[in-house]
Amino acid sequence: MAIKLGKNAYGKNAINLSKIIRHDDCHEFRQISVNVSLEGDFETAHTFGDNSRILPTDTQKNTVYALAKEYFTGSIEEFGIHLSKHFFSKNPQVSEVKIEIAEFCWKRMNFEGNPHTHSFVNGGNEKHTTIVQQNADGIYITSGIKDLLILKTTDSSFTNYIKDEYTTLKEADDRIFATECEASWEYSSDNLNFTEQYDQIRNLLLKTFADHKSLCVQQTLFEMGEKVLENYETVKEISLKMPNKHHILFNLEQFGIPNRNEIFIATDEPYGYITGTVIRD
Ligand SMILES: O=c1[nH]c(=O)c2[nH]c(=O)[nH]c2[nH]1
Repeated sequence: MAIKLGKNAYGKNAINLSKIIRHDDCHEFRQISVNVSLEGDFETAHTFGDNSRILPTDTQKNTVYALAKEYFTGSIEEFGIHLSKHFFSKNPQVSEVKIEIAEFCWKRMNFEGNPHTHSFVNGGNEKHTTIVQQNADGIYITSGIKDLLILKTTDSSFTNYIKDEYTTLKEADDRIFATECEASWEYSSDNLNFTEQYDQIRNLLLKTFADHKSLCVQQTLFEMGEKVLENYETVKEISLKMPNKHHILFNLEQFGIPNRNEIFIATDEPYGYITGTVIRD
């Protein structure tokens, strides 16, 4: 039986990079984590230990820091495209480059309406993400959000589901809806105002979540995706992951205290996990 190498890739993960952009009157601060991954003609490295086609992952890491000085000035998508083109054009042995970037959320401090020139506060776990993939067919950009913790206190219900001998869940016509949303959408072009697109799509996702009269997480997930596709021709498809961060009504009746949908116990695990991709027909 012949044995051979299957699909493979190599690169450097978690290249943590921070940058101060120094203007005369204020500073900007950016923090990103970059993964570089290369696919290509690396069979002999695996089968013979022949490293003659290997661009070391250490060099990949150094390249990210070196190019950040001049080319990480705008969106993570533009920086990702620049990195991808660099590795692709300089390495004929590489058939596909994948650059993944996650940007942390630093917000400028603001005192009585005055933005501080050089101090920032962490805006929570939320991250703006992008994946830039380049091969002989072209360059593909998929951007998104992860670790976006969102919650609404009403306009969410869950009723009329299957009931069998193991059902204990009570129907809820007014429940808390909380999720740590992850969304990623594929752009149809590599030449867009990515910062503007991201800000607008993020806002539309939040507004749809907030305004939707939810009959289940599945319905809200679809509505959020549908709204993005309806409003942004630049988006080919969108995938969402929406874990259900349960807040369960606490039984105060056992103490003779009425619970009018006010006191809950937040549970981490187990959690419902709802995922879906919304596409154009
Ligand atoms: O929105 C929901 N979808 C489900 O599929 C589900 N299952 C469950 O127990 N609670 C919920 N909520």
